[in-house]
Amino acid sequence: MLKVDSLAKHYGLKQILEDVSFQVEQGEVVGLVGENGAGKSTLLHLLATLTAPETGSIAYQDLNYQKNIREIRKKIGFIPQDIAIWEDFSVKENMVFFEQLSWVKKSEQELRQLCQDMKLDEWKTKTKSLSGGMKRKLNIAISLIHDPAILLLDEPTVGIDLKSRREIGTYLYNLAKKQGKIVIYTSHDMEEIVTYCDRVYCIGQDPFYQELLEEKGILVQKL
Ligand SMILES: Nc1ncnc2c1ncn2[C@@H]1O[C@H](COP(=O)(O)OP(=O)(O)OP(=O)(O)O)[C@@H](O)[C@H]1O
Repeated sequence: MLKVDSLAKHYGLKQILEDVSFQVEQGEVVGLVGENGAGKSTLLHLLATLTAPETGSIAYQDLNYQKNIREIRKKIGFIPQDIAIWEDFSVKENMVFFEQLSWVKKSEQELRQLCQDMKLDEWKTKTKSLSGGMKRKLNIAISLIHDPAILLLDEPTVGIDLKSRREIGTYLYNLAKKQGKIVIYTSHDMEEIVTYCDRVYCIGQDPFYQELLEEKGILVQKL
């Protein structure tokens, strides 16, 4: 279980998150929604150990984020909003490069399988000639090389076509349901949130998303 307790974060004088508490069980897919600038990425960055809260605590199972940061980092896969891959490398070269940085060793066949599981069949193609959807899939495949227990994704389906969006959504859902991973992701696509998320958290003051989802019968908790 991932347990977030009374988190607060501000930048300068601006309070972004205040008294944020929630828990996520293994195998759950959680959606984070809210207007631009509400603090969704900030919360993901806190969960990814990329920034620290002013107050509050985060723990995964018996590992505390402050005391066990090295162990925690091994459990986390993070996919940032901007695609982070080597454009001049092929899919294979990207996978091998990141595998070499990883503490988990994978064979070329295992790396290729990770891509194929995402319906990314290109292997020797230079990444710069891939579509946006395929680059996203590669970014997700890279984040899974070390078999993280918690997958954090910042708008993984933004700007890509419906087919790729569905493939990514289904893949993330299956990662949670079949492998017991915790999947937390942000999206502005409410159909997608309704389809794939077990639970939704709404960040920010604007009640728009909360009302929209509750109209569709989705229980939304405000953070
Ligand atoms: N490193 C930083 N320094 C100062 N302010 C920041 C920093 N990172 C984010 N902010 C500010 O914090 C607020 C929340 O930003 P954040 O990116 O978390 O929002 P978001 O909900 O993810 O937005 P979007 O939907 O546009 O991605 C914004 O006002 C942003 O400008």
